[in-house]
Amino acid sequence: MTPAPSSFNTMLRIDGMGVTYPGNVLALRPTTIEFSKGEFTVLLGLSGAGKSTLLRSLNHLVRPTSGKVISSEFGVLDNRRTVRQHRSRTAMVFQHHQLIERHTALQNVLTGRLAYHSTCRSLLPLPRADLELAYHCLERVGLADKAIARVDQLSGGQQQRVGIARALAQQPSMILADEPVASLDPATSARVLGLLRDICREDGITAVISLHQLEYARRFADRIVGLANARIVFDDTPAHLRQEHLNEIYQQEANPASGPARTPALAPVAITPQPKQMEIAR
Ligand SMILES: Nc1ncnc2c1ncn2[C@@H]1O[C@H](COP(=O)(O)OP(=O)(O)OP(=O)(O)O)[C@@H](O)[C@H]1O
Repeated sequence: MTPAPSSFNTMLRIDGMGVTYPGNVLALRPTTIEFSKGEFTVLLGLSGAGKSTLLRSLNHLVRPTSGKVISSEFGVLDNRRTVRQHRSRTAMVFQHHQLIERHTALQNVLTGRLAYHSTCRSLLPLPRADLELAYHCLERVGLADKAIARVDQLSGGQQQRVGIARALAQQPSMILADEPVASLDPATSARVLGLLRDICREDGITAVISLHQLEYARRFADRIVGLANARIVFDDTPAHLRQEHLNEIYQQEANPASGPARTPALAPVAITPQPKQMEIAR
């Protein structure tokens, strides 16, 4: 029998899941955690702490070596069918966009619809309803006027917004974003994260985002999960994050080669109004 997720609002439950890569690299110790519907969770931690591994195992892009992932929609991800169903409702946003640069923004967003069609059907032009949906997704990220622009002619921030529109075109219940603003300047990063957070809130999408910037985690997250040395060392709202938690998140196992780790100091967060979707700077 499929074990039911333990709370009504749970979207995804990770039960004793661990990941050890070939070569006996322990990337995630057995971990139990739940993600609730509509929650915007940021994973924080030093490089190598295990953020990407946790994030990517949530849709089995990285295969857990122990434990299980349980979707409230599809049950335990223990066979190809449930993994495929879960992936069709779980969109990914990547650091380097993973867009087809010679294609237009609209064509790229349309690829978000491919999961809904058979391989043969996807070789043909997609239905008009898909086209309208893709255009609407571009509108939501403020890029309707760039629909027929080639992606390699867009700025980094615009490309990432196309990446978000493509994720939305998948009509996901969950978005996983692996360092989505790592290659953007600070102002653009804040706009892109604000946009992503606002859309997830409006649509009730559960989001798990890995970030390096503490400031953005505190500003945008509903919940921060801090990782250090392949385990979760903090899991609470930003308001509960204290300097001692940061010391733990940014601790490093003794490694003379890497030198001392620098723990960020907990500065006050500037609470600024979030940009409205249609006011995003081009
Ligand atoms: N495919 C792989 N094969 C072997 N080891 C890996 C693989 N991917 C990651 N690792 C190792 O697993 C550990 C966790 O890596 P992971 O990428 O999850 O960390 P991270 O916190 O996301 O780091 P970053 O912030 O640099 O992306 C690291 O020691 C890393 O070297």
